[in-house]
Amino acid sequence: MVALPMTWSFSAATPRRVSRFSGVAMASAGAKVENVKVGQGLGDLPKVVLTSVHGSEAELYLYGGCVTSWKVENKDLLFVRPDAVFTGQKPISGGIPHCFPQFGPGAIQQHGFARNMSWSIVSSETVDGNPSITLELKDGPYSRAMWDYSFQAIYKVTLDSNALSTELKVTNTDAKPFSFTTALHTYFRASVTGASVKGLKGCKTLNKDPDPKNPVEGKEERTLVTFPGFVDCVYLEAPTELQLDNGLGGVITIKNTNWSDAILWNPHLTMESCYKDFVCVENAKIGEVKLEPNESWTALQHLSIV
Ligand SMILES: O=P(O)(O)OC[C@H]1O[C@H](O)[C@H](O)[C@@H](O)[C@@H]1O
Repeated sequence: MVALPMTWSFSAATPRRVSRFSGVAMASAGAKVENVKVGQGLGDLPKVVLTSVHGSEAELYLYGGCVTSWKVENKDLLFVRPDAVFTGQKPISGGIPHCFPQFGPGAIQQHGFARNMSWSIVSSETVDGNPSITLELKDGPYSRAMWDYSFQAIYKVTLDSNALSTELKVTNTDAKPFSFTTALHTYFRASVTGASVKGLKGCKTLNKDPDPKNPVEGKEERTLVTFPGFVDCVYLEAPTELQLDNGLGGVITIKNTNWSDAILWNPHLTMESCYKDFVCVENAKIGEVKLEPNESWTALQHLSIV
């Protein structure tokens, strides 16, 4: 856990890099806009606010390395469930939680431990008024008790005028090989009755409904995949671009590099209070990634709205 000052911020119109976060308060010199601001969020958890000079904004918590908000023209395109807790004891249910080193179900806790460990800040920069922040997660006693490997995960989040990009790089820092599965469990704000996802036709599916441990194999035949009831389905070898119509007047393009699979999830009546307000479209790596010592795996996600 990083020792965090109450707030620190920095800003620049042209590239400016701040190297490894030292836990010492830093203030911007003569900045008009604070592009990257670290402060306290809900439950007093450390929160980073990214503000683009082009009007967009994003927020993320170091706990779980979880992006919880992405606003374009003051509309939040992400969704945080009303039952989300910000105690640092339970994963934040909403935004873009990490699933690592297991998507699940599997040997360790559902979706792994990266979403309930504190990430630290490595650096930040602003290019042409667009800020980015880079976080790091390393193994510790908590992760070792479940998954006895030394690893490093580097996660860069970049905000643009109409886009939010993430780059995840996992490195094996151990002396022995390891394997993992992973996902970005993105919750999009939506009207579930009007939402649809385009781009999945022809994909091989693993339907986790009704039994997540024994998914039923199939093939997606629909051009527009909708959410008429409970949905929990893995799409293998999904394309590098999907389009989500959020049913609220927005079409979000979800591009990726190296996230080979996708998952659609909506809990329907099992979460009666909120299921109508979001859909999850997750970029994932369902087949195991095996890394030898010193090897890395990198994947990019690019969300944009026109
Ligand atoms: O409630 P969570 O642990 O966040 O998981 C929520 C859901 O995430 C994914 O979409 C899985 O495919 C589901 O099987 C799971 O129920």
